[in-house]
Amino acid sequence: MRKLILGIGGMTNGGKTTLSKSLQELLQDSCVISQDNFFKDDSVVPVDVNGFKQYDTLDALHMDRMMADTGLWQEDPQSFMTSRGLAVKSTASEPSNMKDEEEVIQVKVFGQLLWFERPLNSLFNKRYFLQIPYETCRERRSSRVYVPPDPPGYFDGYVWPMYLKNRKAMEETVNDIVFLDGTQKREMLLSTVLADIQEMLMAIQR
Ligand SMILES: Nc1ncnc2c1ncn2[C@@H]1O[C@H](COP(=O)(O)OP(=O)(O)OP(=O)(O)O)[C@@H](O)[C@H]1O
Ligand SMILES: NC(=O)c1ccc[n+]([C@@H]2O[C@H](CO)[C@@H](O)[C@H]2O)c1
Repeated sequence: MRKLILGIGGMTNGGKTTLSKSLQELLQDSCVISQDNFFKDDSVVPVDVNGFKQYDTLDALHMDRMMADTGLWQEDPQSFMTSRGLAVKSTASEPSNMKDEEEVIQVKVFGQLLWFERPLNSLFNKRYFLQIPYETCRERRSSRVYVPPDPPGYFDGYVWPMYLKNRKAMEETVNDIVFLDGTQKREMLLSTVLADIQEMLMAIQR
């Protein structure tokens, strides 16, 4: 069985969810593990000196649980996907010696703070980072409603400074990041990543 694991990171509203969902829809036997599903309860997320909830740090996330899910997928992708109601190409009728050649199982893990959890970061075949300019980010974020919603001043007082801080740390510690321009058309981003996937699969086959 060939397995591919892509890390789709990027700034808030860079387009991680959109890209990951499109990939999942297009690629057979693929699934997505999203950091958004691992936020801690609001009651335990601390506030900073300005009274802003500190959602854009690893402390706000159950990274241990995210890592555990990724581990389950790695151990047995088919069981993992079946347990989450995702279709897996049936291989039951194939002779076991054919299975390994034909199956390709892919997972995309995405989130803003993906690169700082070392065991997780080391798993990726490819690491992407979707970036967009300040104005685009501010505009896109203003049209979103998070739970809880962003309070007034949150973008400039917390989200953007945290992005700059996290980005600096990422550049200092993580190698091999492929930067994607999140202002490109959705189809363009999708075809870039699909082409990379083709290339990686060829490399695994060789
Ligand atoms: N390539 C694109 N061009 C224009 N708009 C886009 C593009 N990709 C995503 N969007 C829009 O930007 C907004 C944010 O997209 P998305 O939810 O995918 O971002 P995200 O990186 O997952 O954000 P967050 O981390 O804050 O949850 C959505 O309104 C989405 O429709
Ligand atoms: N998913 C959540 O619980 C949650 C709550 C409050 C804010 N956020 C924001 O989501 C973005 C990542 O998707 C981050 O920038 C958080 O600020 C998420």
